[in-house]
Amino acid sequence: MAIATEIFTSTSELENIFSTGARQAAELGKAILVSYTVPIDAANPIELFGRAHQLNQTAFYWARPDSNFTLVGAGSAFEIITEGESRFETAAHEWRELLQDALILNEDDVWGSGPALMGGYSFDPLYKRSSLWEGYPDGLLILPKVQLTFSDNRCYFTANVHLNADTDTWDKAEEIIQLYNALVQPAHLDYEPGRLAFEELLPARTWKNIVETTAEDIAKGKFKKVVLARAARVTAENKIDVARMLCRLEASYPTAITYAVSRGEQCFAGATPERLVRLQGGLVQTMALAGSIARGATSEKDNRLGDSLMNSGKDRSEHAIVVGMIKDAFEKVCSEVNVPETPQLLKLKNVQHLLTPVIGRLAADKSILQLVEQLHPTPAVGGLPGREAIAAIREREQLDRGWYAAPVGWLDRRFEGEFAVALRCALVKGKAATLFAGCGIMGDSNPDSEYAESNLKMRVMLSAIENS
Ligand SMILES: C=C(O[C@H]1C=CC=C(C(=O)O)[C@@H]1O)C(=O)O
Repeated sequence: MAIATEIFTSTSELENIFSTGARQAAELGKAILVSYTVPIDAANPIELFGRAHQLNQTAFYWARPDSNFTLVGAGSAFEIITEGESRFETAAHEWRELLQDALILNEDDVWGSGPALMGGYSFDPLYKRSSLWEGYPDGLLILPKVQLTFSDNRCYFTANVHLNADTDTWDKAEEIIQLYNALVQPAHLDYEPGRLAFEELLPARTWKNIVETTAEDIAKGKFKKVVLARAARVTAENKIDVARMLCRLEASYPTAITYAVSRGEQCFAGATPERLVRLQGGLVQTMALAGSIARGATSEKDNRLGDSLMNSGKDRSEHAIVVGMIKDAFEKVCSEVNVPETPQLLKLKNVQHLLTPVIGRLAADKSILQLVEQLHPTPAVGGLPGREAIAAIREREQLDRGWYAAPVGWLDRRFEGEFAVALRCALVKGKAATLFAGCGIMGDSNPDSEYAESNLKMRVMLSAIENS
């Protein structure tokens, strides 16, 4: 896709709309949201995001290459930062307030265009936060200043501003145009990352011991399943090119959701196969994804591995636990729930998983944030029983998961949208990146196999960085 260089709208056109908003704000005696959407010529979404990151702008990237949908947000017109266990409810309340009396101009109103909140949540709001995840609070939803929606080969630009009667509307309009003009400049660095040094955050032996004792506790009946994660730090010789890393992820994982959230010098990014929930037109879609095995070098070996995953008692029970939890959660809020009896194989570049898609029709008026709250953490990233498994992770794992394995996504003004589970990810800062991966531990788990499985999962980001 070519980079759009032409200005899609003039400062005076934007200023006109903003001053209508400012007059409305004066009448109401409060600040309001003004959002304006127009179709534009094609732009390159990864370049836009990469450039926003280079400019140290808060930015968001979300793409499903196989479904031709990409969302990019840059700058923040408004941020909803929430803490603790009420973080989803508080965010929904703030969004509702912001939308009240908003001036929204969006003629075509296609999915993902118009004002949208974009961001994510931490895995466990009760875990003591470390400096690693600075800038990524328990809950962060951004209403970007500049938002681009790419849907079915059409491209829409949305400008969002929060203004009051005293706002200099000309300045605001210029700020948006200048930001857009800065974003359409090329984002690639002119050097490669060079050799990567790899370092475990916790020695492999220690992690395997934790897996072993947890598996023993599961075998004794203390838990049914606990997902344990580990992290590793890679350091390159040169700065990691985030735009090239995203290109690489999309090319290698077209069926996954490629996502990124940039905060200052840091960028949290990944390509996850796991949708947490999508809500569109009252239809709710999610999936159970748990149970993993490597890919084979030949199609014969690959099929043999796939068959052994389908027939593995350990993996099928690990998977069934996730299906059960999702089904229970859906039955509470949906009138119709469809859950296939047998999982299917999801074949990714270097790993295959057991997958069960789950679909339901919402019975009552619910926001996607309520669904996210209900589903997170699924036993695919936490365990069962949920509360006990999370407590075990908190005590045993010795890892600040931050936003790893947590909800990342976006929602629109109807409270519909999509969230994924932030897996196969890394937190990048300059030359360094911290990679995260976890495995579902059952009573018969083997620590060496789980360690190897987590390496396969880390490979996603490792090769995206290596080849960036
Ligand atoms: C926790 C992760 O994967 C989950 C999703 C798919 C398969 C999984 C497994 O087989 O253990 C995990 O539950 C991760 O990628 O870090």
